[in-house]
Amino acid sequence: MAALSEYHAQRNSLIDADLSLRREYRNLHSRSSKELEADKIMRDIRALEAKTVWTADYPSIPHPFPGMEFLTGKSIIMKTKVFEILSKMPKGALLHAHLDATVDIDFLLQLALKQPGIHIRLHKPLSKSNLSTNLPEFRILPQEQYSQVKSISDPTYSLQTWVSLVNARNFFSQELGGMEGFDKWLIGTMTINPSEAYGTYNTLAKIWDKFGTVFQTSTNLFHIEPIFVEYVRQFFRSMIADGISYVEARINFTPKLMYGADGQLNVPHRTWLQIFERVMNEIREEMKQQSRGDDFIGARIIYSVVRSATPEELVWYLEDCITLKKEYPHLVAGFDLVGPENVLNPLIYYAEQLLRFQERQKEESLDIPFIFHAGETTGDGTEADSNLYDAILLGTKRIGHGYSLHRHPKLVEECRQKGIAVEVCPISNEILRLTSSMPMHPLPALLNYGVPVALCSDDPAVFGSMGLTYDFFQVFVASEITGLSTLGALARDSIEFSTLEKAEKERALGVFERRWSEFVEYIVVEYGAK
Ligand SMILES: O=c1[nH]cnc2c1ncn2[C@@H]1O[C@H](CO)[C@@H](O)[C@H]1O
Repeated sequence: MAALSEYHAQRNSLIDADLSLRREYRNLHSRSSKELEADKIMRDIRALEAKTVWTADYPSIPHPFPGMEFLTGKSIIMKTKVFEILSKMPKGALLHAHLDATVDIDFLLQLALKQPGIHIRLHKPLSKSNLSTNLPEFRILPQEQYSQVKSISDPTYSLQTWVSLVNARNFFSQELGGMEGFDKWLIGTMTINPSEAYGTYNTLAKIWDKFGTVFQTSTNLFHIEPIFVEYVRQFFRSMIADGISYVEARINFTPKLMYGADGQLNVPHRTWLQIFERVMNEIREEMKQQSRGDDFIGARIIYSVVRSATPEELVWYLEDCITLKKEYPHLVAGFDLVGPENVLNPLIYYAEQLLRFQERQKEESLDIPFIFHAGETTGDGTEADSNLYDAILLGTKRIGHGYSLHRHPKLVEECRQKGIAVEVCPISNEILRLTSSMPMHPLPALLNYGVPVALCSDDPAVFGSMGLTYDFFQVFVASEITGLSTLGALARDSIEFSTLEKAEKERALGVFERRWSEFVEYIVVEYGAK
């Protein structure tokens, strides 16, 4: 028996030693007793809901489990107390989101319908069977070109003819569902649904085919100045409503111009930045009026280009980025290349231009950090995976996704030592089929090996995962170890590893700590033993 008790003692000490290195417990000493109490409450609710909410069969969701496929499980997630509580959590900063995929598609459609001049056309005849793959094209036309054609679904519709969006909707065939069917069709072309992610396009390569068409379709609505203005406003408002207090949004600058309200393609990048800044200031003012000035620290832009550009084209964009940085130093936070890493050009393809960009910054006394997408892949040793080497060698400030990073011991060490944070996008990774569910996601490996991590939503409009609550939810329910303190650590990292200047960062962290204490207090008061 002495041997067994000895064994238990050794076992306990091994578990303690292991846990103490895990992110959840690393700062155990600095957690308040209130936070420990709130943490216990959250764990109890999670355990209870795992046995109740997540074991019940639902008519259309036969085998639910915590951390399951988001698009299938979303309706259950929204019923949980854990979700309700996390929706009140202060989230810190949102460091990885593609601006053109951040506002509810329903809202975007409402904006488009209110805007005179927006037209739609088709390149193939519409039928019940091809609704989901028949992609519409949108354009704002100059007034003299407004169309009198009434319907795009009528058999007499002549392909490629513009129809005003309002007419196309009002006269949408009853057989295809009338106005409701019209909205459903358009929303379907700009989002991913469960049968697409988990059926038709159930691999990373296949889902990118669908994902690509989503951007192809929505881009034409997004790149219209009067819509862009209201889109940016809604982006800020909805992020703030979810407890996000600062954002670094990736804007894809690949198109050199967007359309103006006059239907001309004449709005340059400079104006995009001016709009972003103006709306940001208006939102700041709006928040101050509501005595919530601290809830919105501000926003910056990560200048992004699609990685299909030729090296010569990239040079143009890099110079454009430098020009904009000089004029709006406080707005331009960094530079990135976007698009499918498995399909388009790897970083090494642009090494010469990217190194030259660093030289140019020295010449101009500027600092535009790289904040590269890298390793958004399940591949091991592929080009997308090898982007991690180049991202780190080129001095990336953070890594977007870094999904394959945990397999590279040297790179994990580099990230830890150099303080390179990883922007982890759990729901995006699952819907884009890198992982089949959250319990299989490598996030805990990164966190527990000491890599800083900021949780991010990537393309919430496409995934229907607005804000950050859904991503925090998926992380929280996918592990027995992860508790409130890990969630807090992720939120703090998002501020700590942002590009905010020292003083702004301190303010943001100070505000966060105040909001975090209020959140902890709320959990204890609302859900603690009464
Ligand atoms: O998860 C992602 N990885 C890489 N590129 C992405 C991801 N999500 C969106 N984009 C890219 O960003 C641009 C729109 O701003 C699109 O080119 C889209 O492909």
